[in-house]
Amino acid sequence: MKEIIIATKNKGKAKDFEELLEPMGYKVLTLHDVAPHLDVEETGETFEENAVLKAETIAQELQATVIADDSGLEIDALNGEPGVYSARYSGEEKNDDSNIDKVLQKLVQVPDDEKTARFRCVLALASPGKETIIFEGAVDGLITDERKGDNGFGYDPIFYVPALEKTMAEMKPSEKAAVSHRGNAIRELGKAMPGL
Ligand SMILES: O=P(O)(O)OP(=O)(O)OP(=O)(O)OC[C@H]1O[C@@H](n2cnc3c(O)ncnc32)[C@H](O)[C@@H]1O
Ligand SMILES: [Mg+2]
Repeated sequence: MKEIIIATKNKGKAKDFEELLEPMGYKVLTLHDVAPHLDVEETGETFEENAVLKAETIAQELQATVIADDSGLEIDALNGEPGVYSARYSGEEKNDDSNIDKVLQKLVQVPDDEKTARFRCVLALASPGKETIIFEGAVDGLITDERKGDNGFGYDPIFYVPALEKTMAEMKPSEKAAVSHRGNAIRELGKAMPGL
């Protein structure tokens, strides 16, 4: 099996990538496998800047081809928040539970039909000595009043996808892969780079 390095330490993301890439014949390796000591500070102001930063830093360190994912949730009623701050919305530490609490609390007064949102995913494919290539994916949804479902990670329990009538945390991994921002971005990458 071919191996592909995803420059992430997020285990939920890693599972999404396995669901998407294993059927295409790739074994997914993450930073936990190949470089647990490496950390990239996300100083960019956009998903694209942070994805490029993570991919190019790790590709350079490892002298290998890597894919980095920078992603997050944009809520219209909050002017696009949490956006690039999705992982650290409630403070410095990554805490899915307190991040969700903060979103729910900020939306208490907002009518249901105004709780439109989207997940966005930007992938950067970097290789030493080559130009970095960017792919994007998104999925539209609605923020719920309360958590539903136990699958997935991050904001999945409060992100409702009308087409499937489920939150992302109520979806099986294959269902999430079929509709998600990350799935859509990977499919773009697959189209542009067959046999990567
Ligand atoms: O940087 P890496 O190591 O990849 O891991 P991270 O969790 O810090 O990842 P990001 O910087 O891209 O932040 C993305 C955050 O957006 C949220 N997010 C992204 N994709 C998601 C998904 O598929 N489902 C739920 N939440 C998601 C979640 O809170 C993530 O922590
Ligand atoms: Mg991060």
